Amino acid sequence: MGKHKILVVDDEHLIRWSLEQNLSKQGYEVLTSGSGEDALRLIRDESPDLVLLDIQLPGINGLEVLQKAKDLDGELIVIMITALGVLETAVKAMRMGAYDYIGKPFNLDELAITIKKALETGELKREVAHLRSEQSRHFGISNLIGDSRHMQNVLSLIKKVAQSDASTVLVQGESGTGKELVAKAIHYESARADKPFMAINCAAVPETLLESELMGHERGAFTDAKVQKKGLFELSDGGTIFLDEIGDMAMGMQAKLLRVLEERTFRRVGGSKDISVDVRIISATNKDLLEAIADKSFRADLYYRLQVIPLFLPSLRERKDDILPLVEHFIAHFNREFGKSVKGVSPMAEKFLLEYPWPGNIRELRNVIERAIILENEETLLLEHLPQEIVGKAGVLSSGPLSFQIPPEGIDIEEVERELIRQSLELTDGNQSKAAKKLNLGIDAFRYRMKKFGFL
Ligand SMILES: Nc1ncnc2c1ncn2[C@@H]1O[C@H](COP(=O)(O)OP(=O)(O)OP(=O)(O)O)[C@@H](O)[C@H]1O
Repeated sequence: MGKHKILVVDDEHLIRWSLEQNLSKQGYEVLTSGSGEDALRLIRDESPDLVLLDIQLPGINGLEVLQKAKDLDGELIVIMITALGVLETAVKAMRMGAYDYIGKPFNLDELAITIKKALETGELKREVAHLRSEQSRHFGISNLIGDSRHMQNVLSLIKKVAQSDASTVLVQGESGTGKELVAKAIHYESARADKPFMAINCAAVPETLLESELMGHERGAFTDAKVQKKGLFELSDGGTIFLDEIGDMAMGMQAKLLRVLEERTFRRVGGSKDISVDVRIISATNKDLLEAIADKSFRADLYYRLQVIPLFLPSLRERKDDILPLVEHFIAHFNREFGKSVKGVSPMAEKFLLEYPWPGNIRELRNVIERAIILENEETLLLEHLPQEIVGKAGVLSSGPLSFQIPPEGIDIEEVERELIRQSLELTDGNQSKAAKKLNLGIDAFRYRMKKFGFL
Protein backbone atom coordinates (compact mmCIF):
# COMPACT_ATOMS: atom_id res chain seq x y z
CA MET A 1 0.00 0.00 0.00
CA GLY A 2 1.45 3.38 -1.02
CA LYS A 3 1.42 6.50 1.09
CA HIS A 4 -1.97 8.00 1.80
CA LYS A 5 -2.43 11.45 0.36
CA ILE A 6 -4.02 14.11 2.57
CA LEU A 7 -5.14 17.53 1.41
CA VAL A 8 -5.19 20.27 4.06
CA VAL A 9 -7.45 23.23 3.24
CA ASP A 10 -7.22 26.23 5.56
CA ASP A 11 -6.76 29.92 4.93
CA GLU A 12 -4.47 30.34 7.92
CA HIS A 13 -0.94 29.80 6.86
CA LEU A 14 0.23 28.74 10.31
CA ILE A 15 -2.34 25.96 10.59
CA ARG A 16 -1.47 24.66 7.12
CA TRP A 17 2.19 24.66 8.01
CA SER A 18 1.83 22.88 11.35
CA LEU A 19 -0.51 20.23 9.93
CA GLU A 20 1.83 19.65 7.03
CA GLN A 21 4.78 19.17 9.40
CA ASN A 22 2.87 16.90 11.69
CA LEU A 23 1.18 14.72 9.10
CA SER A 24 4.30 14.29 6.97
CA LYS A 25 6.09 13.06 10.06
CA GLN A 26 3.40 10.41 10.43
CA GLY A 27 4.16 9.16 6.97
CA TYR A 28 1.42 10.83 4.93
CA GLU A 29 1.91 12.67 1.69
CA VAL A 30 0.52 16.15 2.35
CA LEU A 31 -0.88 18.76 -0.06
CA THR A 32 -2.03 22.15 1.17
CA SER A 33 -4.36 24.78 -0.13
CA GLY A 34 -5.56 28.16 1.12
CA SER A 35 -8.79 28.52 -0.82
CA GLY A 36 -11.84 26.52 -1.85
CA GLU A 37 -11.31 27.04 -5.57
CA ASP A 38 -7.74 25.82 -5.40
CA ALA A 39 -8.75 22.90 -3.16
CA LEU A 40 -11.29 21.68 -5.71
CA ARG A 41 -8.66 21.79 -8.43
CA LEU A 42 -6.34 19.66 -6.27
CA ILE A 43 -9.12 17.21 -5.46
CA ARG A 44 -9.75 16.80 -9.17
CA ASP A 45 -6.12 16.57 -10.25
CA GLU A 46 -4.47 14.83 -7.33
CA SER A 47 -7.26 12.54 -6.01
CA PRO A 48 -6.32 12.74 -2.33
CA ASP A 49 -7.52 9.97 -0.02
CA LEU A 50 -8.65 12.39 2.65
CA VAL A 51 -9.36 16.12 2.94
CA LEU A 52 -9.09 18.23 6.10
CA LEU A 53 -11.37 21.12 5.28
CA ASP A 54 -11.84 24.35 7.18
CA ILE A 55 -15.43 25.54 7.12
CA GLN A 56 -14.55 29.23 7.04
CA LEU A 57 -12.75 30.04 3.84
CA PRO A 58 -12.51 33.17 1.74
CA GLY A 59 -14.35 32.88 -1.56
CA ILE A 60 -16.42 29.72 -1.71
CA ASN A 61 -16.85 28.41 1.81
CA GLY A 62 -16.12 24.98 3.24
CA LEU A 63 -19.66 23.65 2.88
CA GLU A 64 -19.76 24.52 -0.80
CA VAL A 65 -16.37 22.92 -1.29
CA LEU A 66 -17.67 19.82 0.50
CA GLN A 67 -20.72 19.68 -1.77
CA LYS A 68 -18.66 20.02 -4.93
CA ALA A 69 -16.01 17.58 -3.71
CA LYS A 70 -18.71 15.00 -3.00
CA ASP A 71 -20.10 15.54 -6.48
CA LEU A 72 -16.65 14.81 -7.89
CA ASP A 73 -16.09 11.74 -5.72
CA GLY A 74 -18.90 10.50 -3.49
CA GLU A 75 -16.52 8.26 -1.56
CA LEU A 76 -14.01 10.98 -0.70
CA ILE A 77 -13.34 11.21 3.05
CA VAL A 78 -13.70 14.79 4.28
CA ILE A 79 -13.05 15.86 7.87
CA MET A 80 -14.28 19.37 8.65
CA ILE A 81 -12.37 21.81 10.81
CA THR A 82 -14.67 24.20 12.62
CA ALA A 83 -14.23 27.06 15.01
CA LEU A 84 -15.76 26.21 18.37
CA GLY A 85 -19.35 27.23 18.84
CA VAL A 86 -20.53 26.62 15.28
CA LEU A 87 -21.80 23.14 15.92
CA GLU A 88 -24.79 23.71 13.69
CA THR A 89 -22.63 24.10 10.64
CA ALA A 90 -20.69 20.99 11.61
CA VAL A 91 -23.90 18.99 11.85
CA LYS A 92 -24.95 20.31 8.47
CA ALA A 93 -21.62 19.19 7.04
CA MET A 94 -22.10 15.70 8.47
CA ARG A 95 -25.48 15.52 6.76
CA MET A 96 -23.85 16.49 3.51
CA GLY A 97 -21.52 13.53 3.79
CA ALA A 98 -18.54 14.74 5.81
CA TYR A 99 -16.92 11.87 7.67
CA ASP A 100 -16.36 13.77 10.92
CA TYR A 101 -15.46 17.20 12.29
CA ILE A 102 -12.99 18.55 14.76
CA GLY A 103 -13.14 21.83 16.62
CA LYS A 104 -10.43 24.48 16.57
CA PRO A 105 -8.08 24.61 18.36
CA PHE A 106 -7.49 20.91 17.95
CA ASN A 107 -5.37 18.36 19.64
CA LEU A 108 -2.95 16.83 17.16
CA ASP A 109 -3.05 13.36 18.73
CA GLU A 110 -6.80 13.27 18.53
CA LEU A 111 -6.65 14.40 14.95
CA ALA A 112 -4.14 11.65 14.15
CA ILE A 113 -6.53 9.01 15.51
CA THR A 114 -9.51 10.42 13.62
CA ILE A 115 -7.52 10.42 10.38
CA LYS A 116 -6.29 6.87 10.88
CA LYS A 117 -9.79 5.57 11.58
CA ALA A 118 -11.25 7.43 8.64
CA LEU A 119 -8.67 6.00 6.26
CA GLU A 120 -9.29 2.49 7.57
CA THR A 121 -13.02 2.88 7.12
CA GLY A 122 -12.43 4.17 3.62
CA GLU A 123 -10.31 1.16 2.83
CA LEU A 124 -12.95 -1.23 4.14
CA LYS A 125 -15.59 0.57 2.12
CA ARG A 126 -13.52 0.29 -1.01
CA GLU A 127 -12.92 -3.39 -0.32
CA VAL A 128 -16.63 -4.03 0.18
CA ALA A 129 -17.45 -2.08 -2.97
CA HIS A 130 -14.87 -4.11 -4.84
CA LEU A 131 -16.24 -7.42 -3.53
CA ARG A 132 -19.77 -6.33 -4.38
CA SER A 133 -18.81 -5.42 -7.92
CA GLU A 134 -16.99 -8.74 -8.21
CA GLN A 135 -20.17 -10.43 -7.05
CA SER A 136 -22.25 -8.55 -9.57
CA ARG A 137 -19.82 -9.63 -12.22
CA HIS A 138 -20.16 -13.23 -11.07
CA PHE A 139 -23.86 -13.28 -10.52
CA GLY A 140 -25.20 -10.65 -12.86
CA ILE A 141 -27.27 -11.43 -15.87
CA SER A 142 -24.22 -11.80 -18.11
CA ASN A 143 -23.53 -15.13 -16.40
CA LEU A 144 -26.75 -16.64 -17.58
CA ILE A 145 -26.08 -18.45 -20.81
CA GLY A 146 -29.07 -18.79 -23.07
CA ASP A 147 -29.34 -18.30 -26.82
CA SER A 148 -32.65 -20.08 -27.18
CA ARG A 149 -35.81 -18.10 -27.69
CA HIS A 150 -37.08 -19.46 -24.37
CA MET A 151 -34.08 -18.16 -22.46
CA GLN A 152 -34.04 -14.85 -24.30
CA ASN A 153 -37.58 -14.31 -23.04
CA VAL A 154 -36.52 -15.25 -19.53
CA LEU A 155 -33.55 -12.88 -19.67
CA SER A 156 -35.63 -9.93 -20.75
CA LEU A 157 -38.16 -10.69 -18.02
CA ILE A 158 -35.34 -10.80 -15.45
CA LYS A 159 -34.22 -7.33 -16.53
CA LYS A 160 -37.73 -5.95 -16.16
CA VAL A 161 -38.26 -7.64 -12.82
CA ALA A 162 -34.93 -6.34 -11.52
CA GLN A 163 -36.02 -2.81 -12.26
CA SER A 164 -39.49 -3.07 -10.75
CA ASP A 165 -38.12 -3.04 -7.30
CA ALA A 166 -40.44 -4.58 -4.80
CA SER A 167 -42.43 -7.22 -6.61
CA THR A 168 -42.37 -10.75 -5.31
CA VAL A 169 -41.14 -13.35 -7.77
CA LEU A 170 -41.81 -17.07 -7.97
CA VAL A 171 -39.33 -19.02 -10.10
CA GLN A 172 -40.57 -22.38 -11.26
CA GLY A 173 -38.61 -25.03 -13.03
CA GLU A 174 -37.20 -28.53 -12.73
CA SER A 175 -34.23 -29.20 -10.52
CA GLY A 176 -30.99 -27.81 -11.96
CA THR A 177 -32.59 -25.38 -14.40
CA GLY A 178 -30.87 -22.40 -12.78
CA LYS A 179 -33.51 -21.07 -10.39
CA GLU A 180 -31.02 -19.87 -7.83
CA LEU A 181 -28.84 -18.31 -10.49
CA VAL A 182 -31.87 -16.41 -11.80
CA ALA A 183 -32.72 -15.19 -8.30
CA LYS A 184 -29.16 -13.90 -7.90
CA ALA A 185 -29.26 -12.24 -11.30
CA ILE A 186 -32.46 -10.40 -10.33
CA HIS A 187 -30.85 -9.23 -7.10
CA TYR A 188 -27.54 -8.16 -8.60
CA GLU A 189 -29.21 -6.36 -11.50
CA SER A 190 -31.52 -4.45 -9.18
CA ALA A 191 -31.11 -1.33 -7.09
CA ARG A 192 -30.62 -3.69 -4.14
CA ALA A 193 -27.35 -5.03 -5.53
CA ASP A 194 -25.21 -3.54 -2.79
CA LYS A 195 -27.42 -4.93 -0.05
CA PRO A 196 -27.38 -8.58 1.07
CA PHE A 197 -28.69 -11.55 -0.90
CA MET A 198 -29.63 -14.35 1.49
CA ALA A 199 -30.69 -17.82 0.40
CA ILE A 200 -32.24 -20.65 2.34
CA ASN A 201 -33.40 -24.07 1.24
CA CYS A 202 -36.74 -24.61 2.96
CA ALA A 203 -36.58 -28.36 2.37
CA ALA A 204 -33.18 -28.76 3.99
CA VAL A 205 -34.00 -27.08 7.32
CA PRO A 206 -36.20 -28.93 9.82
CA GLU A 207 -39.55 -27.24 10.38
CA THR A 208 -38.81 -26.32 13.98
CA LEU A 209 -35.63 -24.52 12.97
CA LEU A 210 -36.93 -22.79 9.88
CA GLU A 211 -38.92 -20.18 11.76
CA SER A 212 -35.97 -19.10 13.87
CA GLU A 213 -33.68 -19.13 10.83
CA LEU A 214 -36.05 -16.79 9.01
CA MET A 215 -37.38 -14.64 11.83
CA GLY A 216 -34.61 -14.96 14.41
CA HIS A 217 -35.23 -15.57 18.07
CA GLU A 218 -35.00 -13.87 21.42
CA ARG A 219 -32.72 -15.10 24.13
CA GLY A 220 -34.38 -17.95 26.01
CA ALA A 221 -37.06 -18.51 23.36
CA PHE A 222 -36.22 -22.22 23.49
CA THR A 223 -33.67 -24.41 25.23
CA ASP A 224 -30.84 -23.79 22.81
CA ALA A 225 -31.51 -20.09 22.43
CA LYS A 226 -28.68 -18.88 24.63
CA VAL A 227 -28.36 -15.58 22.86
CA GLN A 228 -30.63 -13.41 20.79
CA LYS A 229 -30.25 -14.07 17.08
CA LYS A 230 -31.33 -12.12 14.03
CA GLY A 231 -33.07 -14.07 11.33
CA LEU A 232 -32.54 -13.94 7.58
CA PHE A 233 -35.33 -11.42 7.09
CA GLU A 234 -33.54 -8.93 9.30
CA LEU A 235 -30.13 -9.76 7.91
CA SER A 236 -31.28 -9.19 4.36
CA ASP A 237 -32.98 -5.88 5.12
CA GLY A 238 -32.80 -3.69 2.05
CA GLY A 239 -31.81 -6.69 -0.05
CA THR A 240 -33.30 -9.92 -1.28
CA ILE A 241 -34.17 -13.21 0.34
CA PHE A 242 -34.32 -16.37 -1.75
CA LEU A 243 -36.59 -19.12 -0.43
CA ASP A 244 -35.67 -22.25 -2.34
CA GLU A 245 -37.97 -25.31 -2.45
CA ILE A 246 -40.85 -23.28 -1.07
CA GLY A 247 -43.18 -26.14 -2.04
CA ASP A 248 -41.70 -28.14 0.82
CA MET A 249 -42.47 -25.57 3.48
CA ALA A 250 -44.68 -26.91 6.29
CA MET A 251 -48.22 -25.52 6.57
CA GLY A 252 -47.56 -23.78 9.90
CA MET A 253 -44.60 -21.92 8.50
CA GLN A 254 -46.59 -21.02 5.39
CA ALA A 255 -49.08 -19.16 7.57
CA LYS A 256 -46.26 -17.19 9.21
CA LEU A 257 -44.68 -16.35 5.89
CA LEU A 258 -48.03 -15.15 4.60
CA ARG A 259 -48.18 -12.70 7.48
CA VAL A 260 -44.77 -11.32 6.61
CA LEU A 261 -45.90 -10.83 3.02
CA GLU A 262 -49.15 -9.19 3.97
CA GLU A 263 -47.97 -6.95 6.76
CA ARG A 264 -44.27 -6.64 6.03
CA THR A 265 -43.64 -7.23 9.71
CA PHE A 266 -42.83 -10.24 11.86
CA ARG A 267 -41.74 -11.18 15.34
CA ARG A 268 -38.70 -13.06 16.42
CA VAL A 269 -39.45 -16.43 18.00
CA GLY A 270 -40.20 -15.65 21.65
CA GLY A 271 -40.39 -11.94 20.89
CA SER A 272 -43.26 -9.52 21.30
CA LYS A 273 -42.00 -6.63 19.21
CA ASP A 274 -43.09 -6.23 15.59
CA ILE A 275 -40.08 -5.84 13.35
CA SER A 276 -40.50 -4.40 9.91
CA VAL A 277 -38.12 -4.94 7.06
CA ASP A 278 -37.80 -4.00 3.42
CA VAL A 279 -36.91 -7.25 1.71
CA ARG A 280 -37.70 -8.53 -1.75
CA ILE A 281 -38.82 -12.13 -1.61
CA ILE A 282 -37.92 -14.46 -4.45
CA SER A 283 -39.07 -18.02 -3.99
CA ALA A 284 -38.52 -21.09 -6.12
CA THR A 285 -39.93 -24.53 -6.50
CA ASN A 286 -39.62 -27.57 -8.71
CA LYS A 287 -43.03 -28.78 -7.60
CA ASP A 288 -46.31 -28.06 -9.28
CA LEU A 289 -47.77 -25.75 -6.65
CA LEU A 290 -51.26 -25.86 -8.14
CA GLU A 291 -51.21 -29.60 -7.59
CA ALA A 292 -49.93 -29.04 -4.06
CA ILE A 293 -52.82 -26.63 -3.48
CA ALA A 294 -55.26 -29.22 -4.78
CA ASP A 295 -53.98 -31.84 -2.36
CA LYS A 296 -53.96 -29.29 0.45
CA SER A 297 -50.23 -29.24 1.13
CA PHE A 298 -49.83 -25.63 -0.03
CA ARG A 299 -51.89 -22.57 0.84
CA ALA A 300 -53.58 -20.95 -2.14
CA ASP A 301 -53.44 -17.46 -0.56
CA LEU A 302 -49.68 -17.78 -0.10
CA TYR A 303 -49.26 -18.99 -3.66
CA TYR A 304 -50.97 -15.89 -5.08
CA ARG A 305 -48.89 -13.62 -2.85
CA LEU A 306 -45.65 -15.27 -3.93
CA GLN A 307 -46.24 -15.36 -7.62
CA VAL A 308 -46.93 -11.69 -8.29
CA ILE A 309 -44.43 -12.24 -11.06
CA PRO A 310 -44.19 -15.87 -12.14
CA LEU A 311 -41.05 -16.87 -13.99
CA PHE A 312 -40.84 -20.28 -15.65
CA LEU A 313 -37.50 -21.82 -16.43
CA PRO A 314 -37.79 -24.36 -19.22
CA SER A 315 -36.01 -27.69 -18.87
CA LEU A 316 -32.84 -28.12 -20.87
CA ARG A 317 -34.50 -30.57 -23.27
CA GLU A 318 -37.00 -27.86 -24.17
CA ARG A 319 -34.19 -25.52 -25.14
CA LYS A 320 -31.71 -27.66 -26.97
CA ASP A 321 -30.25 -24.58 -28.65
CA ASP A 322 -28.66 -23.74 -25.32
CA ILE A 323 -26.84 -27.05 -24.92
CA LEU A 324 -23.77 -26.31 -27.03
CA PRO A 325 -23.27 -22.72 -25.80
CA LEU A 326 -23.50 -24.09 -22.25
CA VAL A 327 -20.98 -26.82 -23.06
CA GLU A 328 -18.62 -24.18 -24.38
CA HIS A 329 -19.21 -22.01 -21.31
CA PHE A 330 -18.47 -24.85 -18.89
CA ILE A 331 -15.40 -25.99 -20.85
CA ALA A 332 -13.97 -22.48 -20.57
CA HIS A 333 -14.90 -22.35 -16.89
CA PHE A 334 -13.30 -25.69 -15.95
CA ASN A 335 -10.26 -25.07 -18.16
CA ARG A 336 -9.64 -22.04 -16.01
CA GLU A 337 -10.36 -23.85 -12.78
CA PHE A 338 -8.22 -26.92 -13.49
CA GLY A 339 -5.59 -25.36 -15.73
CA LYS A 340 -6.57 -27.47 -18.75
CA SER A 341 -6.82 -26.48 -22.38
CA VAL A 342 -9.69 -28.47 -23.80
CA LYS A 343 -10.76 -26.93 -27.10
CA GLY A 344 -14.17 -28.50 -27.63
CA VAL A 345 -16.15 -31.69 -28.18
CA SER A 346 -16.03 -34.13 -31.08
CA PRO A 347 -18.98 -34.08 -33.50
CA MET A 348 -20.09 -37.51 -32.29
CA ALA A 349 -19.98 -36.47 -28.62
CA GLU A 350 -21.82 -33.31 -29.62
CA LYS A 351 -24.58 -35.34 -31.18
CA PHE A 352 -25.02 -37.42 -28.05
CA LEU A 353 -25.00 -34.35 -25.82
CA LEU A 354 -27.76 -32.88 -27.96
CA GLU A 355 -29.87 -36.03 -27.92
CA TYR A 356 -29.69 -36.76 -24.22
CA PRO A 357 -32.81 -35.70 -22.30
CA TRP A 358 -30.89 -34.15 -19.35
CA PRO A 359 -33.19 -35.04 -16.44
CA GLY A 360 -30.81 -33.14 -14.12
CA ASN A 361 -30.78 -30.17 -16.50
CA ILE A 362 -27.93 -27.66 -16.46
CA ARG A 363 -26.48 -28.96 -13.20
CA GLU A 364 -26.11 -32.41 -14.78
CA LEU A 365 -24.53 -30.94 -17.92
CA ARG A 366 -22.12 -28.96 -15.81
CA ASN A 367 -21.13 -32.08 -13.85
CA VAL A 368 -20.61 -34.10 -17.03
CA ILE A 369 -18.26 -31.49 -18.45
CA GLU A 370 -16.44 -31.05 -15.15
CA ARG A 371 -15.84 -34.77 -14.84
CA ALA A 372 -14.66 -35.11 -18.44
CA ILE A 373 -12.25 -32.22 -18.06
CA ILE A 374 -10.80 -33.53 -14.80
CA LEU A 375 -10.35 -37.06 -16.11
CA GLU A 376 -9.17 -36.49 -19.65
CA ASN A 377 -6.11 -34.88 -21.03
CA GLU A 378 -7.00 -34.66 -24.67
CA GLU A 379 -7.78 -31.44 -26.48
CA THR A 380 -11.11 -32.71 -27.67
CA LEU A 381 -13.76 -34.36 -25.54
CA LEU A 382 -14.79 -37.61 -27.22
CA LEU A 383 -17.80 -39.86 -26.90
CA GLU A 384 -15.85 -42.18 -24.64
CA HIS A 385 -15.33 -39.38 -22.17
CA LEU A 386 -19.06 -39.08 -21.57
CA PRO A 387 -20.82 -41.13 -18.90
CA GLN A 388 -22.65 -44.33 -19.75
CA GLU A 389 -26.12 -42.90 -19.22
CA ILE A 390 -25.59 -40.43 -22.02
CA VAL A 391 -23.87 -42.72 -24.46
CA GLY A 392 -26.15 -45.63 -23.65
CA LYS A 393 -29.51 -43.88 -23.73
CA ALA A 394 -29.15 -41.28 -26.39
CA GLY A 395 -30.11 -43.59 -29.25
CA VAL A 396 -28.12 -42.84 -32.37
CA LEU A 397 -31.29 -43.06 -34.35
CA SER A 398 -33.62 -41.40 -31.95
CA SER A 399 -34.28 -38.47 -34.23
CA GLY A 400 -35.43 -40.70 -37.10
CA PRO A 401 -33.32 -43.07 -39.22
CA LEU A 402 -33.01 -40.77 -42.18
CA SER A 403 -31.68 -37.88 -40.16
CA PHE A 404 -28.80 -40.00 -38.94
CA GLN A 405 -25.53 -39.19 -40.60
CA ILE A 406 -22.27 -41.01 -40.35
CA PRO A 407 -20.04 -38.79 -38.26
CA PRO A 408 -16.74 -37.63 -39.77
CA GLU A 409 -14.72 -39.97 -37.58
CA GLY A 410 -16.81 -42.92 -38.79
CA ILE A 411 -18.89 -45.45 -36.88
CA ASP A 412 -18.87 -49.23 -36.43
CA ILE A 413 -21.92 -50.74 -38.09
CA GLU A 414 -22.12 -53.39 -35.37
CA GLU A 415 -22.44 -50.60 -32.82
CA VAL A 416 -25.41 -49.27 -34.76
CA GLU A 417 -26.96 -52.72 -34.96
CA ARG A 418 -26.47 -53.35 -31.27
CA GLU A 419 -28.11 -50.03 -30.45
CA LEU A 420 -31.10 -50.89 -32.66
CA ILE A 421 -31.59 -54.21 -30.88
CA ARG A 422 -31.32 -52.50 -27.51
CA GLN A 423 -33.81 -49.80 -28.43
CA SER A 424 -36.37 -52.17 -29.88
CA LEU A 425 -36.23 -54.25 -26.69
CA GLU A 426 -36.60 -51.13 -24.63
CA LEU A 427 -39.55 -49.93 -26.65
CA THR A 428 -41.36 -53.25 -26.27
CA ASP A 429 -40.48 -53.81 -22.65
CA GLY A 430 -38.34 -56.80 -23.54
CA ASN A 431 -40.98 -58.59 -25.61
CA GLN A 432 -38.75 -60.33 -28.17
CA SER A 433 -41.29 -61.08 -30.86
CA LYS A 434 -42.63 -57.52 -30.81
CA ALA A 435 -39.10 -56.19 -30.78
CA ALA A 436 -38.18 -58.38 -33.77
CA LYS A 437 -41.20 -57.04 -35.69
CA LYS A 438 -40.10 -53.46 -35.07
CA LEU A 439 -36.92 -54.21 -36.97
CA ASN A 440 -38.66 -56.31 -39.59
CA LEU A 441 -36.66 -59.36 -38.53
CA GLY A 442 -37.79 -62.96 -37.95
CA ILE A 443 -37.63 -64.08 -34.34
CA ASP A 444 -34.64 -66.35 -35.00
CA ALA A 445 -32.64 -63.67 -36.73
CA PHE A 446 -33.49 -61.30 -33.89
CA ARG A 447 -32.49 -63.81 -31.18
CA TYR A 448 -29.26 -64.52 -33.04
CA ARG A 449 -28.35 -60.87 -32.83
CA MET A 450 -29.41 -60.62 -29.20
CA LYS A 451 -26.93 -63.39 -28.41
CA LYS A 452 -24.23 -61.85 -30.55
CA PHE A 453 -24.50 -58.53 -28.72
CA GLY A 454 -24.80 -60.01 -25.29
CA PHE A 455 -28.48 -59.39 -24.60
CA LEU A 456 -29.17 -63.09 -24.06
N1 LIG B 1 -28.33 -20.25 -17.83
C1 LIG B 1 -27.26 -20.71 -17.18
N2 LIG B 1 -26.03 -20.38 -17.59
C2 LIG B 1 -24.95 -20.86 -16.95
N3 LIG B 1 -25.00 -21.68 -15.90
C3 LIG B 1 -26.18 -22.05 -15.44
C4 LIG B 1 -27.38 -21.58 -16.06
N4 LIG B 1 -28.42 -22.08 -15.39
C5 LIG B 1 -27.90 -22.85 -14.41
N5 LIG B 1 -26.56 -22.83 -14.42
C6 LIG B 1 -25.68 -23.59 -13.51
O1 LIG B 1 -26.31 -24.83 -13.25
C7 LIG B 1 -26.21 -25.20 -11.88
C8 LIG B 1 -27.59 -25.36 -11.26
O2 LIG B 1 -28.23 -24.10 -11.16
P1 LIG B 1 -29.11 -23.70 -9.89
O3 LIG B 1 -28.50 -24.20 -8.63
O4 LIG B 1 -29.41 -22.28 -10.00
O5 LIG B 1 -30.41 -24.57 -10.22
P2 LIG B 1 -31.75 -24.72 -9.38
O6 LIG B 1 -32.84 -24.73 -10.38
O7 LIG B 1 -31.80 -23.70 -8.31
O8 LIG B 1 -31.59 -26.16 -8.77
P3 LIG B 1 -32.43 -26.84 -7.55
O9 LIG B 1 -33.86 -26.87 -7.96
O10 LIG B 1 -31.85 -28.21 -7.50
O11 LIG B 1 -32.14 -26.01 -6.36
C9 LIG B 1 -25.39 -24.12 -11.23
O12 LIG B 1 -24.05 -24.54 -11.19
C10 LIG B 1 -25.55 -22.94 -12.14
O13 LIG B 1 -24.43 -22.11 -12.07
